[in-house]
Amino acid sequence: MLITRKLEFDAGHRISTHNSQCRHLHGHRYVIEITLSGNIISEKGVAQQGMVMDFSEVKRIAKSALVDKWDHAFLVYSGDAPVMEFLQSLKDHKTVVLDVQPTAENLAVIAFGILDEAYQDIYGNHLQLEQVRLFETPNCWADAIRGAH
Ligand SMILES: Nc1nc2c(c(=O)[nH]1)N=C([C@H](O)[C@H](O)COP(=O)(O)OP(=O)(O)OP(=O)(O)O)CN2
Ligand SMILES: [Zn+2]
Repeated sequence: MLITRKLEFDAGHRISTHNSQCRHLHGHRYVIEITLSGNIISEKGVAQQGMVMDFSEVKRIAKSALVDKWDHAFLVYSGDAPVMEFLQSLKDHKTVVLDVQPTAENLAVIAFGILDEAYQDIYGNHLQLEQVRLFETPNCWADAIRGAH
């Protein structure tokens, strides 16, 4: 069985090597869709009966591991020297430094790695992360899929 939980966050970025408008500082309302696989819990009387994982628990884990860290942050490539220098000059600025360009593809792969650690098979129903879909705009998204990125 697959279940998917959607969350949203705002973040700034730029793609410093881009040959068009994406090299300018700008932001997005990112949408992340987290897909988990697992067996439906059949144990009678437990709070998770009939579920793979409670959607509220999927959300709580995603916020704690990733979304609250990226929300209202600037996602910057460590190789983007001028923007790194600028952000470091701002006191207490919420900055997330990445070792790759903050494209939708790279963000999806990074998010997958973080969330894969965060979702554990705590109910013994073989719960695991299968896919992270990251929308950069309503028209543009990237999928990081287990075993295929
Ligand atoms: N393969 C990728 N291509 C692009 C990425 C990316 O992450 N991966 N990112 C960008 C820009 O950051 C930009 O945010 C996307 O802009 P754009 O193509 O203009 O997307 P829109 O949905 O805003 O475009 P509409 O024309 O309004 O549909 C660029 N490329
Ligand atoms: Zn962008």
